[in-house]
Amino acid sequence: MNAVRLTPPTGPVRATIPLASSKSESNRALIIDALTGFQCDLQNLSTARDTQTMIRLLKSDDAVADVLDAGTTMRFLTAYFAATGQKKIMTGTPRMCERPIGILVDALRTLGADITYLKKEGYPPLQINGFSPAENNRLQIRGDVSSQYISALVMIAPTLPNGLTLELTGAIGSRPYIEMTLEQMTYFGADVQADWAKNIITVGPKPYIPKPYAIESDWSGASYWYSVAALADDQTTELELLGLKAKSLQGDSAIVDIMRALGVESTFTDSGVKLTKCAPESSLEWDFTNCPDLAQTVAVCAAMKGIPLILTGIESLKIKETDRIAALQTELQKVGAELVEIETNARYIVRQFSIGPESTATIATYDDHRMAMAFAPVAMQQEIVIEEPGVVAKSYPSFWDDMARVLTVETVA
Ligand SMILES: O=C(O)C1=C[C@@H](OP(=O)(O)O)[C@@H](O)[C@H](O)C1
Ligand SMILES: C=C(OP(=O)(O)O)C(=O)O
Repeated sequence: MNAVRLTPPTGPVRATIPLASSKSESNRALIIDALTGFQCDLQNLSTARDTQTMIRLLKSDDAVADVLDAGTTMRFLTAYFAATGQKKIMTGTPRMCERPIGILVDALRTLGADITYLKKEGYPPLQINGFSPAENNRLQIRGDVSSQYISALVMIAPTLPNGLTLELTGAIGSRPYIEMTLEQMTYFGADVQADWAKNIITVGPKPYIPKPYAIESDWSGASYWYSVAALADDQTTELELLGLKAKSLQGDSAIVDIMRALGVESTFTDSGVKLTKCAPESSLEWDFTNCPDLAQTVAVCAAMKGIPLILTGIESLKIKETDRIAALQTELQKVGAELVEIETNARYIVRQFSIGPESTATIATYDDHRMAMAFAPVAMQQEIVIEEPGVVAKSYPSFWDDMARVLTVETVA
C-alpha cells in the first residue's frame, strides 16, 4: 500500500504557498474557449487532472471520451459534445458511472440531443448520437442535485438558435458555482440574466467573444492551509497563499469567514492572502449548501480543535467522489471524533470524544482527493499516515510538495 507519513513541525510555521489554480474556473474557460473555436488566450490554467483531462478530451478525435473521475468534465463535455453535434461515448471511473447525470441528459434531449444510455438509465456511460435543435428554448430543471447540470446547459446556450431560459426548481445547491459560470460567460460577451428571486436564468443567442482570461488560484485548495494555520500550536504562525483575491468568483472563498470562527485571520495583500492566528469561537454552525467542497476541511479541523460543529446543507456530499459523509464518519473515529446525523438528511454534528490517538492514525482516502487533503492538517498536532496520497492529483497535484514546506512528508511502503 502506498502512503505518506506526516510529522508535526518542530519550529515556527512560516511559509509561502503557491497553490494550484481553480479547476472550476479553468474548466468553464476551456468550454467557452472551445465554443469560440479555441481563440481565447487562457492563462494560468490549472494543473489539476480534471482540467488536464478536459484539455485532452477537447482536442481528441477519439470516439470515446473517458473523463476519469472529473464531475465537471463529464457534465460540461456531455453538453458541449451534444450541442456541437459530436458523436461521442462518455464514460469514466466506476464511481463516475454511479454519479447521476439523468437530469442533464433529459434537459439536453428536450433541447434536441439524441443521447442513449449504454448501461444504467440516468448514469454514465452514455452515447451522444447527434443534435437537431428544438424550437423550445424554455426548460424547468431541478437545482437541488448538482449545479453542474445547470452550468453545463447555460454555457452551451449562446450557441442555441433561440438561446435558453432555465427555471430552477427545488432548493438550489452550490449556487455560487452557477454564478461563477454566468460571470465568466458575461466576461466573454454572452447575453446572460439571472433573476434569483424567481430562480430563472435567461441566456440570449449571442456568441461568445474570444478574449484573454487569467484563472485565479483555487480557494478549495486554500482551505487546507487555513486548517493548517488553525491547527498550528505556534501562535506566530504566518502563511501566505499566493494568487487569491478578496473579490473572488469562487464561493469557497467563504473559508475566510468560517475559519475566523476556528481561529484564523485573513489579510489580503497584493500577491494573495496572509493567514495569522486569532481567538476561535467555542462552537460553530455552518450551512454548506453554497460551499459543499469545504465541508470535509472544516469538519476535520473543528474535530481536532475540539470545537463542536453543526453542519447543514451537506446532502450532496453523498454523490461526490465517494459518499463523503460515510467516509468522514469512519475516518474521524480514528482521530477521536464522531460525525452524527441529528436530523435525517439535514443536520449533523461533529464532536471530539477523546484527545490524541493511542497510536498513529492511518487514514483511508476512498479515491477522494478531499479526504486526503482534509486530514493532512491533523499532522500539525500529531503524526498521521494518509493512504493513496496520489488522489490529490484530481485538483491539487503539488499538494504534498507544498505540505513539505511546513512539516515532514515521508513516503511509506
Ligand atoms: O461547477 C463546479 O465547478 C463544481 C460544482 C460543485 O458540484 P455540485 O454542483 O455537484 O455540488 C462542486 O462540488 C464541484 O467540486 C465543482
Ligand atoms: C466534487 C468535486 O468535483 P467533481 O464533482 O467535479 O468531480 C470536488 O472537486 O470536490
